[in-house]
Amino acid sequence: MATPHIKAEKGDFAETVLMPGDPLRAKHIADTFLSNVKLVNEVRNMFGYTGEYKGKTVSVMGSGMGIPSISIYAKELITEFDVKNIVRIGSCGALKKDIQVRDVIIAMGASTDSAVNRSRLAGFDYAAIADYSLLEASVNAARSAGKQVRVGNVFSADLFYSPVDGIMDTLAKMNVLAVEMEAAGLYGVAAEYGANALAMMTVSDHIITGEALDADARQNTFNDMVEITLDAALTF
Ligand SMILES: O=P(O)(O)O[C@H]1O[C@H](CO)[C@@H](O)[C@H]1O
Ligand SMILES: O=c1cc[nH]c(=O)[nH]1
Repeated sequence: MATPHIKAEKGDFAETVLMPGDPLRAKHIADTFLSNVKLVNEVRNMFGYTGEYKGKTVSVMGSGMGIPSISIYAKELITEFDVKNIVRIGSCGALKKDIQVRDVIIAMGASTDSAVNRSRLAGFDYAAIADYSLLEASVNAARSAGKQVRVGNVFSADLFYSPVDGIMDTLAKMNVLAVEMEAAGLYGVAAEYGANALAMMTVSDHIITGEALDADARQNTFNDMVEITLDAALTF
C-alpha cells in the first residue's frame, strides 16, 4: 500500500517509531542499534527502518525539518500504519546558561509560533504536551542508565532564522530550555489522531555561547539519547 509520502506494507512499521529530523540519522540508528533490519520506506529518501532492539520490534524514520513535514509523516504513520507511539529524537539549540552542548532535553511541553494547534482548537491556545507515560518511561530509562536529562518547555519555531529581535532572550526569560522545530506540531497531531508522542532533543548548539556541533556529529553521535529512547521503548 502507499500513502502520498510512505510506500510500505501494512504491518511494516512497529507500534513505536523513533523520528529524527534527519533520515541519515535514522539510517545510523538502524545500522548501529537494531538487528534484523528492513528498509520500509524510501520515498523522497525519507528512510524508514524496522528492526529489533533487545528483542523488541521498533521502527525509526526521518521526519524532515519543521512542523509541516513531521505532521505529514506522523499523521500517515498513525492513521494508515497503526503506529501508537512516536518519539522525536532531534537536535536543538540551548537557551539557558546551565545547559551544555550534548545535554539531552525532554519536551514536557512545547510552545510555538506556529498556528497549527490554534487551527485545531477553534483559534484558542492549545497546551502542546508530551504523553505522560512516554515521558515517565524515558526519565526512568535515563535514571537507570545514570544519564542526565532536563525536562521542561521547548519552543518549536517555524523559522530557523528568526526575524524577531530579542526572541531568544524572551524565551529564556520564560524558562524555555531550548529551541527546535517540530515538537509542538507532533504533539498536536498525536492528540488529533489518538496516538502518544514525546520529543527528546540533544543540544547541538548553544544560542548564548555560539558553540555548535557539525553535521556529521548531529547525524552520528547522539547515542545517549537514542539509548534512552530505545530502553524506554522496551516498556511500552
Ligand atoms: O536535528 P533535527 O531532528 O532535524 O532537529 C532540528 O534540526 C533542524 C534544524 O537544523 C530542525 O528540524 C530542528 O528541529
Ligand atoms: O531548530 C533548531 C535546532 C538546533 N538549533 C537551533 O538553534 N534551532
